[in-house]
Parts: sequence; C-alpha cells; structure tokens
Amino acid sequence: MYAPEDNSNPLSKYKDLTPIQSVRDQAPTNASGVLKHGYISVKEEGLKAFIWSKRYMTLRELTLSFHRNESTPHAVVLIFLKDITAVTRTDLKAYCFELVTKDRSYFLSCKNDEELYSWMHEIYSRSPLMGVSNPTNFVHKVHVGFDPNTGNFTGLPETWTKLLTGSAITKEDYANNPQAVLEVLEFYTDQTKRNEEEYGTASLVPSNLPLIPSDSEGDRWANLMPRQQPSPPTSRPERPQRPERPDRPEDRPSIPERLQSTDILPVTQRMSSLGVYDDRQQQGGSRPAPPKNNTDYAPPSPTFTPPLSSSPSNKYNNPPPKPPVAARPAVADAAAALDGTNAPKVVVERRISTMTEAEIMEKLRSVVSSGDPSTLYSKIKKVGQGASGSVYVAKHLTTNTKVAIKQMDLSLQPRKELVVNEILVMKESTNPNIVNYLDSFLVKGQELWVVMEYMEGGALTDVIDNNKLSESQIACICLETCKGLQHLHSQNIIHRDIKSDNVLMDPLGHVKITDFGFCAKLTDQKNKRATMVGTPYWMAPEVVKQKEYGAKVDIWSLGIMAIEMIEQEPPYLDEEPLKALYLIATNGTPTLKKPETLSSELKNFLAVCLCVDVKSRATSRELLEHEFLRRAGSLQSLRPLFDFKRGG
Ligand SMILES: Nc1ncnc2c1ncn2[C@@H]1O[C@H](COP(=O)(O)OP(=O)(O)OP(=O)(O)O)[C@@H](O)[C@H]1O
Repeated sequence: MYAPEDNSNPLSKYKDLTPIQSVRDQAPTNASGVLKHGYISVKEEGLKAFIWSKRYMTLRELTLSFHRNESTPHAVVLIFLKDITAVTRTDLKAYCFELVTKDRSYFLSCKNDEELYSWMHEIYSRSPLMGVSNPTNFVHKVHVGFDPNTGNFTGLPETWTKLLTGSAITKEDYANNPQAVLEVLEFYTDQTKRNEEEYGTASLVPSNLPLIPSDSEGDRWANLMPRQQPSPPTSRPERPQRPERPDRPEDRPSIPERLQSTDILPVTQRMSSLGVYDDRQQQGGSRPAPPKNNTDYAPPSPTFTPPLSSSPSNKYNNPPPKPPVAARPAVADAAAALDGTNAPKVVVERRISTMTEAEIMEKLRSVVSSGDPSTLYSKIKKVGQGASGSVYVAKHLTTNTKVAIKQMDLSLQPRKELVVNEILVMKESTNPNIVNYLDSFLVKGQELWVVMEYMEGGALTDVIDNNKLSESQIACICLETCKGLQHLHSQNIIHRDIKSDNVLMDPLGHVKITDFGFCAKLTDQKNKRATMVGTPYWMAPEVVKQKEYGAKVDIWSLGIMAIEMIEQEPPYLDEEPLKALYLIATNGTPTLKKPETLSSELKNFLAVCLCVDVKSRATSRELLEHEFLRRAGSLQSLRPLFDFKRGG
C-alpha cells in the first residue's frame, strides 16, 4: 500500500532529511539521496500549455526536480513532494501522468508503462498529502488481498473499509466476486473524490450548492431547487404524483442516495469528449495499457476469478426465435440470464485529459450566433428545469413556430464543457430522431440560450410513469430511439446517457433523443473510450468496471430503457448504490421480474441488447432489423400515451 505507515503525522518521517537548498546545488545524478532519475517529457499547465520539454527528472526523499540534462546541476523546476496533491494517469499523451501541486499541474510523459507506474509509485509513496484517504488514483498498485478463510479483504484503505461496512454488499458477495467488489469501490470513491474536489463535498451529490437565482418569470422552482450537478434523475417536481406506484422516480432513492449521471465523469475527462484532444493522441497512447502488475490487484484466492457463466440453460417458457444477428452463444447466455443467471467480470483502467475554461469559452463563442435572441423569440412559459438551467417554450416572432429554449447562466456552470459538447453534438447531428438544434446565443457574455425543437410530450419517463405500454408501443419507441442511435453511431458519436429521461416525445408520437452533454466523438486514433459516464442504473457493465468501451454502451442502455418501459424502472433502482454497482458488475444481464408475460421477440431483443459480451451485443444497425422492432406500432399508436396530460 502507498499510505504512509504513520498516518497521525505523515510529515514526521521527513524531519531528519537533507534541507532542500543542498539539493539544488548538486548535480542531479551524482548527488546523494537521489532515489530515481531519468528522462521524461514535461508539459506545464498554463502559459506553456502547448510545449512539451525533454527534462531529466530526479526524485529525492523530499523533492522532485527537473533538469535540462543529466549533467545540469541546477533544477529548472523544483517540486516539494509535500505540495503534491494528486498523481493521476492521463491520456493526454502516451504513458503520461499528471502531477498536481498546490499551485499548478505538470504532465509527465514516460517511455513505457513500466516507467510510468514506477515514477507514479515512487512519487506517490513519498507525497504525504496522499494518504489512505485518496486511494483511488492508484488502484492498480493497491496491494489488496482477499482471505478466503476469514472471508475478509486485507490491506483495504480505511475509506474503502468504511464504505463497504456501510453498504449492502454482503460477505457472500465478497467471496463470490472480490474483484468486482474492489472495482465498484474504486468507481464509487472516484466519483466521491471528484465531487469533493469540484464541489467541496464528499457526498456523491453536493448538498450545499448555491441556489439557482430566481428568473424573471418567477418560477417557483427557481428558488427552491438546489443547484445540483447536471441531469438529476430524481427531483422532478413538475411530475404529477401517482399513488399506485410508490417507487416512482420521486420516491426513488433520493440525492445523494442515488448516483447521478454527472457523478460519473470528471470534468477533465469530459473535455476529451469535445474532440480537442483526440488529435493529440499518439499511437498506442489513446488507451493506456493495463498495468503490468494487475495481479497486485487480484488476491491469490481462486474465489477471485469465479468461472464465467457456464452456459446456463434457457429458462424461457417460449424459446426465442432465431436472432437476426449472427448466432451468438453469449446472446443465448444473456437470454438465459434475463431469467436469472449471472455473467462475467474483470479489469480496470483510468484516463483523464484537460482543457482550460478560457479554451471552452473561446470554443463556445465561435459556435453561437450573434445578436439578441429576445428580438427573435418570445418566451411563452417554462416547461422544464435541468441542472444547468431552465427550459422554456417560446415562439419565433416572425414564423410563429414553437421552439424550446434552454437558458443557462454560464457563471453558475461548474462544467461548461458539457454545455459546449451538447451544442456541438446537436449541431452536427440533425436527424428526425434527435432533438434538433436550431440556434444558440450568448447574452451578456454569460447567459447561454440554446434554441431547439420543442417536444411537447416531454420525457419518456413521464409516459412510463403514467401508462402501461403495450409491446408494440415499446417496440415503436425502441425503434425510433434506435434510429437516432444508429445516426449518432454512424457519425462515431456515443451518447453515453441513454435513459427514459433523455428521450423526448411529442403528442404526434415523435420520439427523439436529447441531452448530448456526455456524448463522445470517437476518432480513428481513439475508437474505444475508458471514461466513466452515464447514469449508473443504465450503465453497461464494461463502464462500471471502467474497461474501454464503444458505441455498444448505448445499446445496453437502450435495453435497460426497454426494461423501464416494461417494469417502470431500471433494474436495481431500489438497491443501495454500491450494491447496485456491484450487481451491474457481477450479474451482467439483469433478471426480468415477469419474463413469462413477455413475447419471445421482446425477450430476445433484450437479450441482444443486454449481452455482457460486448462483441456479441447487437449494433444499432443490427437492432434495426430485429424481429421485435418489426412489430413496432405506428407513431400514431403512441398518441394515447399522452391522454394523461389531458386528464384522460
Ligand atoms: N426540446 C425540448 N422540448 C420540450 N421540453 C424539453 C426540451 N428539452 C428539455 N425539455 C424539458 O426540460 C426538462 C429539463 O431539460 P434539460 O435538458 O435541462 O434537463 P437535464 O438533462 O435534466 O439537465 P441538464 O441538461 O441541465 O443536465 C426536461 O426534463 C424536459 O422535460
């Protein structure tokens, strides 16, 4: 483990060491006390943000110094290890890590993984600010074990032990899949840490955030809603109550009990989804190889690697028809799992890139139209409240066309890059199944108006909460969503947050995907991603386990959304969050509550969407040919779903 042994006084072990001044005066390699040295490429955050310099780096017990070369005694940069607050692998360059000090960041690029991890380890283990409370950046080096005799983990960081003790994960769960337990602990603590850094709170969703200021139309929610991170899946005050469904979203585990979609991806990771960094990726650098010593992460116990699901028998009453996609044993497994069988596991990795706020604003200014939008549109009323701002229905003053305007105060946005990302993706992705972008404006420099198609029916979640959908209606909504996904995927865009909240409808039956803040653009250099994004309950196992992933994460989420349409909520929604993550990671294909009530076509559709084996999971193009979607009703068949809005 990396934690200093004496946590009560992490600095005490340094007190007798050489004063720093003497370090400066010594040649880097000859000097006594040099623990590690070698050439690396360095890039500083800020002014020199685009310059990589070759430097000779030396590590001593108290300091890290950069020299022009191995024979230059004077350090061009001297960093006190006591000032280092984070050491994190990033994908900014191949074999690169970020070193954050109290006042600036450095990016250090090494020759290979071995060097990278060795430097990270040596620096980390000597930096007193990084004790047991911050284990998350170093999971690949944490020497955690599992003792099958006691049924407990050994060497767990204290925070993880506390989390685990307070969670609903049982000792039986530990024994069944200890690696998955560690993976979800890592995932969970990572998000908590990000929130701590960005919002000054350790909870998954901050409770002490500023309030959204009241808008000119005096909407009651404006004063009441705490300013949360984007996409709160709960807190839908506008939605009418349905007493017959106690577990409707309002009653679902509340913030912070329920994980949030935006808890999942740190700002800097999201920035990479702007595509800005994609071009900078080097061959082999876009997907950092798993650490060589992954075995450190895996205890020796055979219980750590339970056998993969062993061709479970298909328990469907009516066997699924021949899948439209190529015959796949894994799909058969998934089909069986929907009836109650578990599926695979495995490995972890991490990535992070950066973009300054000034760069984001510059990008935004280059995208928006000039002029005052209030001379073009007149707001009618507020129709929604998101985390980033309010949504209004408005009409165009000359054409009288109704539009939706999302109005955001950028000065209140902790994550401006999401907003820019959303505009860029919407702008480039015109399609009948995408909520289309119409225009955007920056008012007084900080107020952003995004004008888009108005979807009068609201979110699919409302429709689900107020109706029992027939299979042909479910097929129709899946088909329309899938068409939108196919369009995004054909442009190498992954949505990454598909769920009923992000599918909007109108009373004519149109179905469109919205909320593109988390979209990622894939490039040739980076055709798989390894960031964590999405809303946990809809998240594919490969995302929870932080493995690299591609467009098929949206297919998984589509499958979960189909389950929402069948069962009114995604699997594990009532579970305690850590346990829910564990179940997603270990159960794989979720079990249906009443599989016997569903057609074989629908069950097979779910099986090809919710297939843990990514290769065997269907693509959006393949899904469009699926027999279940061929049974889709017309768009008109969706119209009765809005009767509840008219009190019908
Ligand atoms: N184009 C639209 N047409 C009609 N209603 C919309 C439209 N876009 C959003 N809404 C409504 O406004 C609500 C808030 O939308 P918004 O996109 O701001 O939500 P969010 O995704 O929760 O938040 P954010 O994007 O800020 O993270 C939605 O739930 C929906 O009811």
